[in-house]
Amino acid sequence: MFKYVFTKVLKNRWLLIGNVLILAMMTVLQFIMPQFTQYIIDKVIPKANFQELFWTIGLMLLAAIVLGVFNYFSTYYMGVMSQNTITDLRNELYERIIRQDTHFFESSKTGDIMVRLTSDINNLQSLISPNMLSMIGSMFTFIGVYIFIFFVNWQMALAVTITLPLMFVIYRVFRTRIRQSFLKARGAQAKMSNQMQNTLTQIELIKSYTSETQESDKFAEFANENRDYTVSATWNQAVFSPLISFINYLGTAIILLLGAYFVIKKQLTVGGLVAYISYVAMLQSPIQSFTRLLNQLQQSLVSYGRIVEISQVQPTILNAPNAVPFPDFHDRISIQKASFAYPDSSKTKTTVPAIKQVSFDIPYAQTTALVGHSGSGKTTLTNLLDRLYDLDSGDILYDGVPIKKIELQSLRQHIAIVSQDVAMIDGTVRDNIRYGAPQATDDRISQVAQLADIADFIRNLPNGLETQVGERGMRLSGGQKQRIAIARALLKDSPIIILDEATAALDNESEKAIQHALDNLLEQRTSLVIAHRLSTVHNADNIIALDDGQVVETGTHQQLMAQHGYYRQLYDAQFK
Ligand SMILES: Nc1ncnc2c1ncn2[C@@H]1O[C@H](COP(=O)(O)OP(=O)(O)OP(=O)(O)O)[C@@H](O)[C@H]1O
Repeated sequence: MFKYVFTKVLKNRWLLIGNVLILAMMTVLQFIMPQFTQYIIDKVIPKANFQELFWTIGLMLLAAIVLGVFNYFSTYYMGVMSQNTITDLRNELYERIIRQDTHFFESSKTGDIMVRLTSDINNLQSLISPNMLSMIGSMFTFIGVYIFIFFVNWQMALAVTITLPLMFVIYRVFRTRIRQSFLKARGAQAKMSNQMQNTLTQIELIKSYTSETQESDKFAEFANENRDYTVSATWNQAVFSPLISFINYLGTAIILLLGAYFVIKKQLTVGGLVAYISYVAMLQSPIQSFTRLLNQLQQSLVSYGRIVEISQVQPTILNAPNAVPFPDFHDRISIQKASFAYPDSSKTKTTVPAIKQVSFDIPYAQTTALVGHSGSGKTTLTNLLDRLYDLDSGDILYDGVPIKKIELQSLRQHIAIVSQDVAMIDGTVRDNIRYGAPQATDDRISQVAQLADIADFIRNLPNGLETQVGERGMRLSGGQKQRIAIARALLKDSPIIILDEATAALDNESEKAIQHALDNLLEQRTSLVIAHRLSTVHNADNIIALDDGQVVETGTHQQLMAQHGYYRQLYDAQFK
């Protein structure tokens, strides 16, 4: 079960072996400490030998220093090992997640993936933390001390044994309750922060629909839930501590009663009794540790399961074993009887095909336009061209090479997409423009910014290319974002361009301004342009009209207008 974690731990095996050795020595030293007390009381005090007293105390202090040094090494190096292991695990999990198929992200909740990467991994971390090692160490102490006190006085050891299960049960019951209450409180905290996040991102919606009270009530509900669970945990803690103290006093009382009897009967020395009490006290912390260990194991098993669950999801969109680089493109992209239905994440209903038996060509160095009603499958087709999804049937050929035979990275490097929702990364304007070409010089960036008609805008920004955009930076308008996306695509310099409503967010003036730049961009390239505004596809070499996932018409603007069919209807609906 923990094989995966332990293979990681074994990478640091020398640290681990060193730690275990140190731990064993610490256990022995801890075991010896009460012997000094016994020796002083029984041997040194009766003889009134001060020299021996100083020597014994000196030795005891020396042992304490050695114990402290061991403790330092064990805590520090175990901490190093635990951090190495966890960092490896975290990086590996991130790497696996980022390489998953698009469908994986559409069917998982962002929050859930985040929790697996953070809290779940942290839970595993406590399994290999310095605490855990010392917990295991105290198990050794427990067994050793227990055998020893039986050996010294079995009657007293038996009396101690009566209180141990009681203590174990109390620890187990209360710790479980406390943990569960805290877990539920944490769940409520997560809901609170979700609600807070929603409020911050949807504040305009909330204000315009005057739903402040409704949202405040929701927040208060989660806050109250958090309070109730935390209060419940506090109650359990308040009862737990006095109970444990009482059991301890009970144990000490029994030992004192029996011990005094044996001392009076001369079957035990006073030093022996004092040492005995110290040994019995040493049993208490392993019981605590043991219950903690059990809880920790439970939690770690749950987290481990959740981590393994995602790490076992295999992406299906991968390089074929005999994949070839993208061909030296000069002829056409050919879509042949392509059909595709989005996978249904709930797997309860059959999925409706978004693309049905679609066939058409996108010739080299020409502009092909894709038009159709909303939901007719235009974006889906572009996702298939970039292999974000694989076709259910049919094929897409790039100069005759089937899409699945082309190396994935090479395919995507040859296609630049400017999509409807422009994604901005958290960084500067420069970072955003050169996202696909990190080596690009500022000169080159200025060139593409000029072509995308965003150069003046950037020049007037307070820090020019250095201006922060994205979540923590300044807000850009839809049109500005799109022009940055166009600059980004220009810099990528791919032979194939897909423009998905690239000009939708631009006003007429800006649209005209960048039309020239777009024309430049498209001239030497093969392009597929999706546009709702039919004025932008007038000049396309060929227009494909899609309806309900099927090609219903193809031809130039003039030809399709003359047909008085689907395209004409779309056109008239816009311009009449
Ligand atoms: N990720 C998805 N999962 C499931 N179904 C989807 C997904 N994306 C789109 N669809 C569905 O597939 C169909 C085609 O959607 P698509 O986004 O390709 O249309 P579109 O023509 O680009 O629309 P628009 O012009 O409004 O952007 C729609 O019925 C839509 O509901």
